[in-house]
Amino acid sequence: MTPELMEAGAEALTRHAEADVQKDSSGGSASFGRPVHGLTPDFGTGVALYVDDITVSFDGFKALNKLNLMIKVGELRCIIGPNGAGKTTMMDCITGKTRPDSGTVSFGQNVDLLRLRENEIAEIGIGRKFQKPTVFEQLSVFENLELALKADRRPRASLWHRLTGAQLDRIGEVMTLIHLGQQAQRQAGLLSHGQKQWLEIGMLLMQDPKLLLLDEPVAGMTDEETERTAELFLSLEGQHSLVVVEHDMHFVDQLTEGKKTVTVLHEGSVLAEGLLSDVQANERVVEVYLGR
Ligand SMILES: Nc1ncnc2c1ncn2[C@@H]1O[C@H](COP(=O)(O)OP(=O)(O)OP(=O)(O)O)[C@@H](O)[C@H]1O
Repeated sequence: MTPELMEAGAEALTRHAEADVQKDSSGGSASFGRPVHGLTPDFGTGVALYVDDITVSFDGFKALNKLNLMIKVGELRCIIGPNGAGKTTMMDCITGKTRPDSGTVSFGQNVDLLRLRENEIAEIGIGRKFQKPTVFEQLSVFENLELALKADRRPRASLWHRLTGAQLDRIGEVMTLIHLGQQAQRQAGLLSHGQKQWLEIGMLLMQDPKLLLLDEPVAGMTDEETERTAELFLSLEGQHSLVVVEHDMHFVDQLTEGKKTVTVLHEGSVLAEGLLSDVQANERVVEVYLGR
């Protein structure tokens, strides 16, 4: 992307910020970039996330039943399992949407996620992508990415906020990464389904999360888009930990490259964990999931 295009994007955003100020003079609320109780996650042991023995009951029904999961720093982990296995509930517990009845969830070795609110968990470095894309349809690709920057998003702050060279570079870098380098000024609402998904992933990346939770990211994508999404995730591996919930076994195969661990959930617990080829050969996994 050219500097002119970036400048045009920045100007367009300022216009939106001005409009926001006219609509909302209350000061609004900032959601990005604030310190979280002075806490900095300690990843010294090489572990990004510990889910330890969590149970979640809904009216006596155990959606999660003593679930354990450990994700290393920089790891790309695929989670599979039949409908109702507890995958969404597990993500809800990590992101603070649901509180487990028992067990612990830690980020690094020192941050107890169960003591933080949803927005604090996002701020401390855990990004979540839901299945449906949620981008600002009226704004351009550039503006969506700028809005997601770690900064004070109150309208007044937005109005006076000028992008630094480093921020412009980062937006350019992310646009290239998500294959939207040529679409900076395109209105997000006009993008294809796959492109919207990439844009939302780009918005998460602007906040530089340590851990990304991705729920069925390739559902509804074309084969080519799925292929490109696999390439994108593989390029993020190492710099971020990624937890990908997916039903598409071809995509899981692409992501795991025959060497990474896959976790199979069933009835709220881990049914099997290992290489995709091993879990595919596991009789119980075939019985409850793959054989259906
Ligand atoms: N708020 C709720 N109240 C009651 N039951 C719930 C609630 N949320 C989830 N459940 C139940 O908990 C179980 C686990 O649901 P969850 O959505 O976590 O599964 P999943 O593995 O994500 O399924 P899918 O692949 O269909 O998205 C299901 O039986 C579901 O009906």
